Amino acid sequence: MPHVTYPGFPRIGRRRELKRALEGHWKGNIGTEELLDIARELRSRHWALARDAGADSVTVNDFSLYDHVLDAAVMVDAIPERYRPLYEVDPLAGYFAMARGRQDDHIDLPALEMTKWFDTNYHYIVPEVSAGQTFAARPDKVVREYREAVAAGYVARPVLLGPITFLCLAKAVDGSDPLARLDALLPAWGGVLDALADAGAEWVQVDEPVLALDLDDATREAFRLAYAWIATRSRVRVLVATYFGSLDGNLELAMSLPIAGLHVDLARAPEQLDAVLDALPAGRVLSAGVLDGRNIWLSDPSAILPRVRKLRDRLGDGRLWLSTSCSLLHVPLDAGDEMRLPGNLATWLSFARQKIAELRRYADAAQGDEDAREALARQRVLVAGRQAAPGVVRDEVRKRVRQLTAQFGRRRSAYPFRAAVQRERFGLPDLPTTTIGSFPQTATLRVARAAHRAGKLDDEAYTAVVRDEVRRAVAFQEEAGIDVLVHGEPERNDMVEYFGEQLDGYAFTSFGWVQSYGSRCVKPPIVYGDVARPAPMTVAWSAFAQSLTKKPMKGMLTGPVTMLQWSFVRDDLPRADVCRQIALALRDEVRDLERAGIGIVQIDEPALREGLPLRRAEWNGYLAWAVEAFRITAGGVSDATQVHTHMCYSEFNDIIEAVAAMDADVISIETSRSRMALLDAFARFRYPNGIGPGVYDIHSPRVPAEGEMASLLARALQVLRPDQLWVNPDCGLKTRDWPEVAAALTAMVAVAKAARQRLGAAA
Ligand SMILES: Nc1nc2c(c(=O)[nH]1)N[C@@H](CNc1ccc(C(=O)N[C@@H](CCC(=O)N[C@@H](CCC(=O)N[C@@H](CCC(=O)O)C(=O)O)C(=O)O)C(=O)O)cc1)CN2
Ligand code: MET
Ligand SMILES: [Zn+2]
Repeated sequence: MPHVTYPGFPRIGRRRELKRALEGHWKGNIGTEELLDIARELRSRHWALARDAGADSVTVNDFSLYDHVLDAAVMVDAIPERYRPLYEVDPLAGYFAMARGRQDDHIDLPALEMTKWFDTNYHYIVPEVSAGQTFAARPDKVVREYREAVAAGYVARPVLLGPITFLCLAKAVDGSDPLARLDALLPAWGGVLDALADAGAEWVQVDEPVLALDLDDATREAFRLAYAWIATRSRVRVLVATYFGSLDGNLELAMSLPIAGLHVDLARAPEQLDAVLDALPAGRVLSAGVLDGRNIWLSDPSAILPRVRKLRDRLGDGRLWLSTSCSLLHVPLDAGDEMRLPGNLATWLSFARQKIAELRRYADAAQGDEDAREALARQRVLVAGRQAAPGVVRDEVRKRVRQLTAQFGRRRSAYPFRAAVQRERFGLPDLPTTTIGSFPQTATLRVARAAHRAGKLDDEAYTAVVRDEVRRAVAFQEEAGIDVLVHGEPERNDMVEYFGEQLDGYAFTSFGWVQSYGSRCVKPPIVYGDVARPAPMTVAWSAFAQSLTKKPMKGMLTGPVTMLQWSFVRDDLPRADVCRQIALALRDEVRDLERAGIGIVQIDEPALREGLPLRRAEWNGYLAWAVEAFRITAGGVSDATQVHTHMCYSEFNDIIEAVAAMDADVISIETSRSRMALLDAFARFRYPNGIGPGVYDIHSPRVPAEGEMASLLARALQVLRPDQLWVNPDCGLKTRDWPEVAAALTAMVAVAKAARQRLGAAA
């Protein structure tokens, strides 16, 4: 029978136990031992869950206390010097300092940079290397976890982030080429493999997702070198795992590596099945990622079973592993927990646990097991039934999308004219200050929302709590002297889920948590049907907030591409079409805000860059419909209405033209952790419209010094026109606490005022 396994498992816990333990630990309420106990308990529970669902082997070292890329850096001792003193005395404190920064009486350490993991909503900590970088094996974590699994009776496979992907993701602080450090890195790697071999590991999974990207010759050569080196000296069997796309031009390279097994993604790239089977060297194991690790739909046996049969016919049982396309990190744990979904939706879903059970079913059915075959026959009927279910296809929504014309995406006048009209209307100073939307989500607020949801707090009482938060945010901003205000988003659990809850065609889960970074999780809503807006979603809150102040109040919406990217999207309609449906619903909201007197509307698109296909050949197709969707959303308002957008974690160099084509009047972007490096693209391109490069890293609890913000602003002023520059934080403030926010924003306003004065004096 084919071997059933998976490339990695969610780690946050069924009820986000890891999140609570981490946050308790950071607050000082949970000691190191207790935190490590909880982590161990979670690993053991998750292995049991995978085994009970039908996995023949489990993964080890996919667990992490914060991030698996940071773990990979620590594993080879790539710990930047500034964290080392702390790391030597207290490894856990040093680890968290790299992840989140640390500020106390003795230490003031910013966090390492954080960025998106390929095209997912997961964020990793960017490893730092330099030309003189040395490495050493620190195998203790992976070996300890391997021994844990073996002691508990599992067939366990350690997972390591591959050396080439590690170096490709790393950033050289001195501008050198990280790949040039490969020779130095490999001996440390060898040390880890030796330690695993000594501990008894047979297979080691080495993740090389960059094999799904376009690679240059140097990187391909590095692959050959690294795996030849590993093959000559390791005593373990190496399974190289690729995922998030097709091997495409790297197929030959992957096949030529001297490894014992290869994992391929057959969910995103089912078309590579034949090519992979034809090219697979004799004797090599194929781990076939037949089920989608990135989405939550129960698979269609009419599509999957023939593939499984073909795989088995060609490879026999001994060389075939059945797996999900990628780590299950990107889906929630158990659809069986969902009791409140509409209609038959719950029966259409497959989360981590169900995916493994599905794999078992396919393996058993391919083997001829009657029960499994019958179960798959029932599954086929279930999946086919989706099309006819209520709300899945709505004629009026389809018609509206069909009738879209270029006119929908056009503002009335070009930017320079709009800018003049808006300058007149708002009379803002140079370097206007603003924030990105959310203010701290206080414990009171979250407890009230939980009680409201549970039916223990009525609408009126809940609304009163939220109104108080809006009042507090507005009062603070006036006091601090901020120029363009926000209402603070206290009514939102999350910027995507909140809208998903109000739009038709969307459903939301009760426990469908997915890790975004560290202890932070999201509950992506599910687009299962055609999307429409039954009623205004934000107008009442924005209008209430505007009634509290004479300063302009910025309306706040999540854009169509981000709504798509951060949801689980139906698999029976092209993404571009789903995106257009969402754009039309949001366009109506923008116009309603304008009608209610809101003069500035921000349409957040933090996920626009993330949605960019991994292969360049597909970029233009994506960017065309993504930009169009934004423009449809923004295009219905007058010249005097100022449209903002916001993006974070984005590498803009490659897509600056598309960003400009969005034609937002103002864009705010995340730049502070990279010390404004992201501005290069805007400067080189002579980006014409308003731009607010973040001067305050909100992902760390650390309060930036005035001097730091002033120096970031000065750098921005070197490359941008003063009349186009805005002053704002990197992103929303919902993850922060009020005291930090108050201190940081007060300092930010002071920095802007000082810079304004200097500009005035220079003029
Ligand atoms: N979808 C999405 N993706 C994103 C971002 C984003 O904001 N949203 N931002 C970027 C960074 N990623 C982030 C992801 C999550 C969070 C975040 O703060 N998440 C919250 C959860 C948000 C949420 O849904 N909150 C709910 C549920 C809160 C909750 O846990 N309630 C308790 C009860 C109250 C309590 O005891 O606190 C419970 O249900 O048990 C609410 O406020 O209603 C968290 O992990 O803490 C921040 C940034 C990129 N990707
Ligand atoms: N308006 C949103 C906020 O401030 C934008 C966040 S982008 C991840 O939270
Ligand atoms: Zn943001």
